[in-house]
Amino acid sequence: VSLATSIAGVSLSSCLYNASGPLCTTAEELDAIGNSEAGAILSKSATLEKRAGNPEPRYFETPWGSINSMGLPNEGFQYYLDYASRAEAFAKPYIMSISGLSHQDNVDMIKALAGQKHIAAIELNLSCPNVPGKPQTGYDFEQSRALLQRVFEHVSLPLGVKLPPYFDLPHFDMMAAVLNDYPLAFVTCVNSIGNGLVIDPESESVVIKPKSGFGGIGGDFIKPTALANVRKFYTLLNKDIAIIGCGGVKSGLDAFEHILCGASAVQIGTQFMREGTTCFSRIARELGEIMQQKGYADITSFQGKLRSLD
Ligand SMILES: C=Cc1c(C(=O)O)[nH]c(=O)[nH]c1=O
Repeated sequence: VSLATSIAGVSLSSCLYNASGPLCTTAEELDAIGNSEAGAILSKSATLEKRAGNPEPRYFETPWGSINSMGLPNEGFQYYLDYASRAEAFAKPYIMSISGLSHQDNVDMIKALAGQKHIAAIELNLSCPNVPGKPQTGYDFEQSRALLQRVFEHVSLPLGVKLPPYFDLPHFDMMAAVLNDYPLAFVTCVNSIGNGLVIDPESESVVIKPKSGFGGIGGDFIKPTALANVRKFYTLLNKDIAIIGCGGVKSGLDAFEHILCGASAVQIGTQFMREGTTCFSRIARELGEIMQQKGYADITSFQGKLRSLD
């Protein structure tokens, strides 16, 4: 069986790779992904300038997932641009995530990426829930349109967007109406569910310091929401916009479910943070075994073929 897939002409040896965020902030962390069975290397969302992020503790795991309010800590745009030539050593695409603090910052970063031959694609983050005072662009349809309008005046590399999870059906239609107006290579569904709260009943306290303990939720907690977002956008978006699944993937079966809902590739975040790079080879092996048992030779044999009950 083959787990290979291609997104906007970018070929991935495996449809499984890391979600932006966990363990992809430093060159050493990015190298570890390059040396793993991940099908691509995706960097931590970059801002123009280096950021320390929010005070710690800012990440916490429970048996059912994670909560984080990292606050966009990253080495700064130039660092991830410079890393691109180092990524060449790994026979897999290097994708840069950007999350500018303003539309202008996003446009400036995208202009600087023009013609960069070692960067396979850009993942524009519309959904960071943890920059105090900054609403998530993805929940403001006019702002999303305004930003994409400016982005597509300057972008030359394949570009996709990282979306927040949506919960109200009209919101899917409203966001799809925006996204279908632009030549996006992909959309990644979903980012963490923003502003959840995990508490410790023993100490009667929150578990992370920033934002009075509020943070983005990932892991098992969010898989049904992630699958719904993958499925909905798969049915609503132009077929040349690939859907990348993200949320609650910790096994081959979880990855299989995302692909069945319509995902062309699957990102792993919380489980990667927990397990390290072995998660890519383990989940790929498990997915391959499931495909073998079901008689599917490749991803496209079952991609999007979720049955309804009517
Ligand atoms: C880029 C910032 C993000 C962060 C963060 O750096 O706090 N956490 C998330 O769960 N999602 C994000 O998109």
